[in-house]
Amino acid sequence: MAKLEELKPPSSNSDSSSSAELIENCFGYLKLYSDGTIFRSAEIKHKSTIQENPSVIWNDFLFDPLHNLNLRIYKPKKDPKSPNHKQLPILFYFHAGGFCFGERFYPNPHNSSLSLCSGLQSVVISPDYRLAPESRLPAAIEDGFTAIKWLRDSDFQTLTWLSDVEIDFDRVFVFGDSSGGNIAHHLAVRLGRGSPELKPIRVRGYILLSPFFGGVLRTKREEEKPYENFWSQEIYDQLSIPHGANVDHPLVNPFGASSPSIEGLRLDPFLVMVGGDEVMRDRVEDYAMKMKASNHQVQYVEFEGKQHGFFTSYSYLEESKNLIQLVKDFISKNSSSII
Ligand SMILES: C=C1C[C@]23C[C@H]1CC[C@H]2[C@@]12CC[C@H](O)[C@@](C)(C(=O)O1)[C@H]2[C@@H]3C(=O)O
Repeated sequence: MAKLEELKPPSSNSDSSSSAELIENCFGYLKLYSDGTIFRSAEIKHKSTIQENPSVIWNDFLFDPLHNLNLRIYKPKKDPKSPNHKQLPILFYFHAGGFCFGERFYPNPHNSSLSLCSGLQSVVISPDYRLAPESRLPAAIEDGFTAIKWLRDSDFQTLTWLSDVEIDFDRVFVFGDSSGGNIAHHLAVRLGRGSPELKPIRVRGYILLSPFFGGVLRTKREEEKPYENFWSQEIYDQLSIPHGANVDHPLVNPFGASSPSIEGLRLDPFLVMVGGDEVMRDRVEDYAMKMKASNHQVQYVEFEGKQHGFFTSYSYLEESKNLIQLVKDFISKNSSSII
């Protein structure tokens, strides 16, 4: 039985909570009661451990005082023996967790950020975002946007912690894993190519790893429901989409009947990746094909035999080098443009 961590105390003590009905139960990891009480299991946090990376330094910053949200910035440690004056790109990293779980300091997101920072020789910014069911969509997407605007508006002369690294604000990339991949898609669409509202920073590409999308019409894979990590579309239905909506909501299904057309938009390039054994493989492939068919620049890569979460769980191992190399190539290919 999972040990439960109380997030929000019941409105009155045992009376209301004992009579409160369990409305939703997400695999025991998250329980929602009729009186609004939410229990989250602390167990999910400890599924893996932090892998120290001596070549990276990190620090936390408050980026949204209104919602009390922090982000973690990672920078490669300078090697005094081989001083490198190259300007570093910036990679935003939006963590996974089905919109309901996760914070920047959980072992998997933290390990992934460390690996991306050292492997890419890039500054990595990993923002928290509001979670459902306390804050349903579009809260997470709004928070992603706020984090990017925080970078735009930051005075880096005064952000002394970063003053020892040369940052290339002209080379900003957005990486999102699972629910974070959904956030990355919506940021890309909202900002458009070259994102003039972000000047002087320039986002040049979006990297979506197993982006968490849905749709009323299930894919073959989803119907077959092969055994995998517990994620499924039901988590959207139960916990994170706006009340009264279904999984064809535009924030869940970018190609649903009521989703605004993506055709004709000018978007920055995408790298879309998925594990070959993921329940969401078909949906992600379909997304990539539809994006291409709408004339967007999309590179689609499948990692044979891999399941959901394959990168975050093993980001520090040799086998993740391929993924990091693909991201590296995508960054160098898209580091400049005629616009
Ligand atoms: C500690 C973690 C590890 C998380 C994020 C956060 C809370 C939820 C976890 C999962 C659990 C289910 C999937 O494996 C996963 C890929 C996912 O989508 O959420 C995991 C994700 C990760 O590996 O980055």
